Amino acid sequence: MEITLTKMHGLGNDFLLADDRKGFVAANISYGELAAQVCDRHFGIGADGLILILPSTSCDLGFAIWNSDGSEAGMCGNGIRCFARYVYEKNILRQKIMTIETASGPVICLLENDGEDLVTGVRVDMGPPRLLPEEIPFICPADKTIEVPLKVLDQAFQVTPVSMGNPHAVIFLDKIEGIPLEVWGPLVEKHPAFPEKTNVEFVEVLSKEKMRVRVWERGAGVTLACGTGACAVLVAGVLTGRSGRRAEILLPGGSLAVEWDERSGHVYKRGPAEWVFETRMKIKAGHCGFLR
Ligand SMILES: N[C@@H](CCC[C@H](N)C(=O)O)C(=O)O
Repeated sequence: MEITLTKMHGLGNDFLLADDRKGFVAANISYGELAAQVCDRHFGIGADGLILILPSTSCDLGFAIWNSDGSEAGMCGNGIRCFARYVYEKNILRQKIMTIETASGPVICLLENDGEDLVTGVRVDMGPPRLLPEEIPFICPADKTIEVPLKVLDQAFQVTPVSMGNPHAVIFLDKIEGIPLEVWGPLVEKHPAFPEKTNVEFVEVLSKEKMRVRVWERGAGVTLACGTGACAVLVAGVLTGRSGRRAEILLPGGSLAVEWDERSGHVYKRGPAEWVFETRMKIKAGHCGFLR
């Protein structure tokens, strides 16, 4: 079977997108197996995740995101901007405001463009953060849900768990340069307090309006940016009194503008979505040695 895959990225958080509105891909291979095959950086094309364009009965279109290890996630903040640009510029959905159904509920994308055809940025209404332990999910070992003590190796972290449709563990540190991200990241990701695992953000506060972040993503490892992670960081920054309701979140791949609107309770995020290339690839179902 041969399928068309389009590579895009948001701040270097890269994705392969496939249009499966007709169900041809799903009829031939599971999305998890496909994700693990095509996202592999040595034996496949290489990406942090696979995004599917799907039909929807409740929104304009449906969106699904699978991590590079073959696991499914509820939502992807950078991926949804790529999705919006893809469907607009490929004439699948010629609307500047679109509602997208995700596994974690509907989100609204507002496209900014150069007057006609090219999308120059996407603003996303990410909805409200989910903060109850059972919504994240998080097994809270303490009597508070903000800056919860979590022991990892010899580190006593203070973790603020936030769900933006997927789980995040936000950890504020004095400095994030030189931290052993590849050691701490997977240990927090798989900590028993997070029964569905978690994405992890290590954050250095530069001012009330600027925070620097390094990310370890569930199912993908170190990435150059995480959109839902940037939103979770802002929410945790507000909850802990470290940040205002609007901030620039600096990630290794670039920056995102994030706002937690007091009136609606919704989080808004703005950032770019870029094309890389498109290809056709032969897929062999059942031949995937990478699924973990
Ligand atoms: N990169 C994404 C998040 C992708 C899913 C995540 N790894 C998970 O498993 O929840 C983003 O930009 O939000």
